[in-house]
Amino acid sequence: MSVAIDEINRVRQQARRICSRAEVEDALNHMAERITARTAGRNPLLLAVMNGGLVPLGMLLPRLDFPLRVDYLHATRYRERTFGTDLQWKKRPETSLEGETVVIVDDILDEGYTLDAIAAYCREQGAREVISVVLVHKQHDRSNGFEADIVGMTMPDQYLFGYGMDYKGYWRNAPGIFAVGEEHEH
Ligand SMILES: O=P(O)(O)OC[C@H]1O[C@H](OP(=O)(O)OP(=O)(O)O)[C@H](O)[C@@H]1O
Ligand code: HPA
Repeated sequence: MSVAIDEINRVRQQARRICSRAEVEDALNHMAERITARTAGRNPLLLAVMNGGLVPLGMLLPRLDFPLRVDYLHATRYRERTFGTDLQWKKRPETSLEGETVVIVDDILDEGYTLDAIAAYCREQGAREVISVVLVHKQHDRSNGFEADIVGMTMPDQYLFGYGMDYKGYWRNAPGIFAVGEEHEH
């Protein structure tokens, strides 16, 4: 899908900032403390859920000062749209998950289907323990009931971008967490 760059600029200008960089950094500090408490000494394997999980995982890594390994997977439901459909697996992790303490890291838990399916896959592959970590958990009544083990922040039901979360593939790099204006939600 090609998106007009004017629209992308307009979305950024009209968006409302929900969280500053400092607030996100604070949430990341707390998340790192909880990941450390739960997995230090267990030689965990951290899995970034691409593309959105790239940013939170990258920001968490220097906060985790113990032996761990990193791999990634790509599973996607939104694919540059603002609503989710079927989950497509684009890349499975290369590392064997057998017997591993696996920590799945993503930017957002919205309706829950993505992380639910990834956690189930990790268990099927023989992971000893699966811990799910998200920067943002969005609150609404469309959830499938999946709960992440470690959540940075809860947010209202608006389409968000920044810190890994995208609007049509853009603004994963935004310096804070922003809600798009209603006119851009769909
Ligand atoms: O809880 P859910 O409703 O299932 O949605 C959450 C997922 O949606 C986004 O991924 P997306 O499909 O947009 O892929 P991307 O990370 O490549 O943008 C996000 O990064 C999560 O992985
Ligand atoms: N923003 C960006 N990506 C997403 C969202 C969102 O609000 N929900 C699910 N994937």
